[in-house]
Amino acid sequence: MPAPPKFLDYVDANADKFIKRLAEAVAIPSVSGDASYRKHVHEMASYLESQLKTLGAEVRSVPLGKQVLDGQEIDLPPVLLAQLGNDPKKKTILCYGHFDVQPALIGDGWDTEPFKLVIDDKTGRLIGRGSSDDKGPVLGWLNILDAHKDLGLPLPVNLKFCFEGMEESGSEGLDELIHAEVGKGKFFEGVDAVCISDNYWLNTRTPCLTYGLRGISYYKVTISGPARDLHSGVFGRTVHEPMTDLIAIMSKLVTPCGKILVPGVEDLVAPLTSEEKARYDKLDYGIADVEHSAGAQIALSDDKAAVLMGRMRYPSLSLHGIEGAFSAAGAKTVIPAKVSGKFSIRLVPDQTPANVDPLVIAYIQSEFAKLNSKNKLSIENIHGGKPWLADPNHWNYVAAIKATEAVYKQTPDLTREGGSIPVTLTFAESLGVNVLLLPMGRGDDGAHSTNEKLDRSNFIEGTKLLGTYLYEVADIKA
Ligand SMILES: C[C@H](N)C(=O)N[C@@H](Cc1c[nH]cn1)C(=O)O
Ligand SMILES: [Zn+2]
Ligand SMILES: [Zn+2]
Repeated sequence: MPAPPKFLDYVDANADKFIKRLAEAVAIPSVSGDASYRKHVHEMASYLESQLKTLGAEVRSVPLGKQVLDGQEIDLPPVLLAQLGNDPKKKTILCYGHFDVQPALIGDGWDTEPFKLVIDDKTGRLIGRGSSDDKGPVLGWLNILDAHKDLGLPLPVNLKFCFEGMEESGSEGLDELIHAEVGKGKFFEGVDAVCISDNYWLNTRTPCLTYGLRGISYYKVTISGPARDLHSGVFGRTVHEPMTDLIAIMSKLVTPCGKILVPGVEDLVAPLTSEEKARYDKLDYGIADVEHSAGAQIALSDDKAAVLMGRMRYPSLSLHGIEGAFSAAGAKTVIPAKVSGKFSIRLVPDQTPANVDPLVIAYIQSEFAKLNSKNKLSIENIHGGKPWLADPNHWNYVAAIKATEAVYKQTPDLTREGGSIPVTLTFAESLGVNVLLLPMGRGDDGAHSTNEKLDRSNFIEGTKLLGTYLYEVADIKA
């Protein structure tokens, strides 16, 4: 059943209202990774809860307990479990999204205030932290409820929503909640399939459906020695320096061309078949796309399939930062007393945190031992999640292909994403249903980066896409 024209017309006619709601959401700086912002993640949960209730959903805000962050014990944000419709004749679709965001400061290099949505009429861009990842897509679902409520249209399927506020920080507490809500009479009972809109097209022109995600293992390596920061003129070449040790270790993790140096880690990767290789060759993607998204001509290879496989089917190790290092302006001559290097490995089949973590820990310990340093080393695994692959021939994907063709008049690419959404695998395994990733934004949205944006057309057509997908799901023989 195609989406009714009056739904599609409503979305066009109410675009400004939807953008205003996105501006309200972006204005709440719901950064999950910084304890000082935690109250805003709670504020964002309350904002969404009240919007969902106004739009007719039954909502439960489920507390997840406490966590220790930056040395403080603080409340985890609640998970919102919401529901609309309970008609046994209709399919039930679970939609997941997250309302927390990555940190953003104007000083990071943003051209505008990150938590004020800027509507650039010339380019059609809606610029602000979380516009694409993931507030725009979450609000896409709300726009659909809004349209159906105002038009007095019944929804084509029963809807369940699971919105969390810790996705950017390891989804702490979510797996336990999901496991507790599976079973007879529990929230997730009756879910036929899952749809997640929380990634991006490969490029700026071709919509895609995504059937795979990399997993992640995130590490913090701390080296400490002196009782306090020291004067480098007084102590340089007289003591073991934590930063020197840390840089020595971090330089042994990955080559500038991306090869992971931790012994055994690359050996765990499932072999490439010629049939799989052919899939990458076919995708609508070029070196110009990666360079456009990165904003510079810095692709690791000129071979399109090699670049795509680097993102989709091989692991990567990225160095993220050093906590405790001198980073301000000026030329402070300090020897920092304690520094923590942060890096993560994006995992692919057959890697898991359980088989990769011991290799990483043993390697760092052995590299540290070679330094003959009297400093102290500690290694923490901050969070982890396994990679995920789905069956793209499932009816859930067939419905999404039809919806994409109806809205964009294009057949979508079938992609695997390099990022991680650990809950995807939890849903697939604990509910035993197919999970689909149906992205709203484009490959150049700059998620996690400065000047993150969502194109106005992607927000509006993306809302139509998610709505049309629900109609196609209702229609399809399961
Ligand atoms: C793909 C998704 N929108 C996303 O950005 N996920 C994050 C999840 C994460 C894991 N550790 C910290 N954040 C990502 O892939 O980085
Ligand atoms: Zn993200
Ligand atoms: Zn996201």
